[in-house]
Amino acid sequence: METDNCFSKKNSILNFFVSVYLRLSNLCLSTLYCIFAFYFEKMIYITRRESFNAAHKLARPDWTEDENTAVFGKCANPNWHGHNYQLYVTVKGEVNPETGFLVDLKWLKQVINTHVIDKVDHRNLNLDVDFMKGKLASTENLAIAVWDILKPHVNESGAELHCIKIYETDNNYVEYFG
Ligand SMILES: Nc1nc2c(c(=O)[nH]1)N=C([C@H](O)[C@H](O)COP(=O)(O)OP(=O)(O)OP(=O)(O)O)CN2
Repeated sequence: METDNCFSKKNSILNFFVSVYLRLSNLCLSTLYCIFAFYFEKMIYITRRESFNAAHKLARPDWTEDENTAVFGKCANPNWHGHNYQLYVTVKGEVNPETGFLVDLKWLKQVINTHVIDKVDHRNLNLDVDFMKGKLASTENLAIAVWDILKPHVNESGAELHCIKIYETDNNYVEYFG
């Protein structure tokens, strides 16, 4: 009985050291990977800015006008108001040594214009924009929707979408990192 006890004690000490060893070696591998990535991968971020103006209101259709005004204030005015929005699209990845580009900014401009700007510019976000249907037309929801639209196109280019930043006014902006 005593030998059994002694054996299981030794076993659990051995298990302890094996698990510590495994954790440490995992840590070493991830540290090595980070050092490798830091020295050899040169991650670069580039941004394209586009502008559009659009009308909207912040109001839930299932709330009364008074309820909407209580929460959203003048932004809930029934007859809409407009903003000059600024959209910043940032993509990241590595520079192609042949071209010196991460992606061609002219290509990025075209993708943003085709899939976003043409759909929102001089429109009503609540009424005219398919990807905002059924959503509250806040800057947060707009940024998330723009991310969802652009992400697959950016991925196709081999780059990665990093950030969608939208200024609704000079003082108010939203950033979304997916
Ligand atoms: N979390 C959010 N809050 C608000 C949003 C939004 O999208 N997300 N939007 C609005 C209004 O639509 C609008 O942006 C606010 O206008 P305003 O208060 O006039 O903001 P300004 O920067 O133009 O005015 P200041 O004078 O700088 O306050 C409200 N909230």
